[in-house]
Amino acid sequence: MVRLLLTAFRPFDEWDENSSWLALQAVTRELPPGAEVTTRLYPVDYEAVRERLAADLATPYDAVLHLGQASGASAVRLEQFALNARRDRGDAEEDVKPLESDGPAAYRSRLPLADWASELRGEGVPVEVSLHAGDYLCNAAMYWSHYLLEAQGGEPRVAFVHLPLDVSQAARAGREIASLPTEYSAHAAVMSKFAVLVLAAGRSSRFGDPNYKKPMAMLDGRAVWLHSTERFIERPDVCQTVVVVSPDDREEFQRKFGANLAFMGVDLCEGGLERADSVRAGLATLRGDATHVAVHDAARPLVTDDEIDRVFAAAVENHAAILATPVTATLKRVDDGKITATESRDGLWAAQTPQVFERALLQRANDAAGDAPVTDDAQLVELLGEPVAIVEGSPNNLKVTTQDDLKLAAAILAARPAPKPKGAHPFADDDLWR
Ligand SMILES: C[C@](O)(CO)[C@H](O)COP(=O)(O)OP(=O)(O)OC[C@H]1O[C@@H](n2ccc(N)nc2=O)[C@H](O)[C@@H]1O
Repeated sequence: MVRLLLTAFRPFDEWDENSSWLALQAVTRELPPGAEVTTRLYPVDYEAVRERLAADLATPYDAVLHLGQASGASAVRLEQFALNARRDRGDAEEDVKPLESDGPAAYRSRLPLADWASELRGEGVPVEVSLHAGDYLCNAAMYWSHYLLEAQGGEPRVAFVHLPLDVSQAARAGREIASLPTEYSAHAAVMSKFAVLVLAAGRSSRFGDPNYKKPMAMLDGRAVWLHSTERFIERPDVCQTVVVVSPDDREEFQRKFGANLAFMGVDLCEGGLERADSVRAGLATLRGDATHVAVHDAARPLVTDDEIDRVFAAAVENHAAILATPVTATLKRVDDGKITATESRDGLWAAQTPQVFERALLQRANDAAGDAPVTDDAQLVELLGEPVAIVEGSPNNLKVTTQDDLKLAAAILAARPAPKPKGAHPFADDDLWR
């Protein structure tokens, strides 16, 4: 579980509300799974803020995010530096005092503000990376969080986000002043972003259908890959979804599913012979914004929202996590049709997907992949000596390998009270894949 301290300020000056608090309330409604967020509303007073921060930061947090109002700003500002500078209201320019006499002149945020800004721009939020947080209380909050956390021996992960006025505040201002709807500002505080690679580039040699590869076979009136993909596309924490198909299939896939891809905002790329080749190709198509990457078999159409929530959360907490189920059968080693041994199933789990990793970790693991074929992505991370967390899934998240699996998948789906996808598939009944 990622622990986040999220703070906003009380109203000040002429304003009867503070846009930071409005945004904080909106943020709590669209947080990514796996975030354990402590919210605080700070008074507009230096001493009180110092005191409150000292108390709040006694609890360990993975990141601290302060929100503040920038009256008159027309864009969200991600602040790079906090200065050891303090001016009270009415103080002259030259009256700058240090916040901490033994503190450094400035702290720089360790959070990836440039990536964050490009991601927000991609979502249509006006945003800039700003040099510093000013010399007032917002700056002080950012400075003190660094100062207090460093004093505890940590590497502070602190950001300050300045937000324009909400449009409702500007409307009440009685003069022309820039503003931004709160829901845009709220986006700025949602940090973890997942890219999803849906792998559909295999040969389907065990599927035994001359017409269809299994990701394109029909399940309850829609192609299997659509089921596997649609679980991800509407999640607020997913910033990009890429379907990886074999070069042989690309043209046909584009012809048959181009409208679906466009409508769902899903990218398409060509995979390779081995699974790691397909993942490599998918990674190469990712834009700058994802912090984590989930790899999912297009052939696993039954994964649930709850399973995705849990494995995403575990990946944020542990850097790498996969869904898996404990092995329940007795395991026989067989040679030439005869049992040669009964293996212990103690501690054995059957891996599934999604398998979710910090992006840089998956990239590093994939770069290090040798020629030996590996059957899942976690194995490459394990080879680096990095731990991978297990999240218990359900056997229902089966991989369609044979025709019988497809029938079983259809039966499981029929038994679910599954809500239909929200209009994502304009040509759902079109069955041209041959
Ligand atoms: C990752 C796991 O699901 C964990 O159990 C399995 O180990 C996958 O085992 P596997 O034998 O690779 O399973 P397959 O069904 O052949 O492939 C899984 C998915 O990866 C895709 N796939 C496979 C090989 C490849 N070069 N490119 C791909 O994109 C397939 O289209 C399929 O949608």
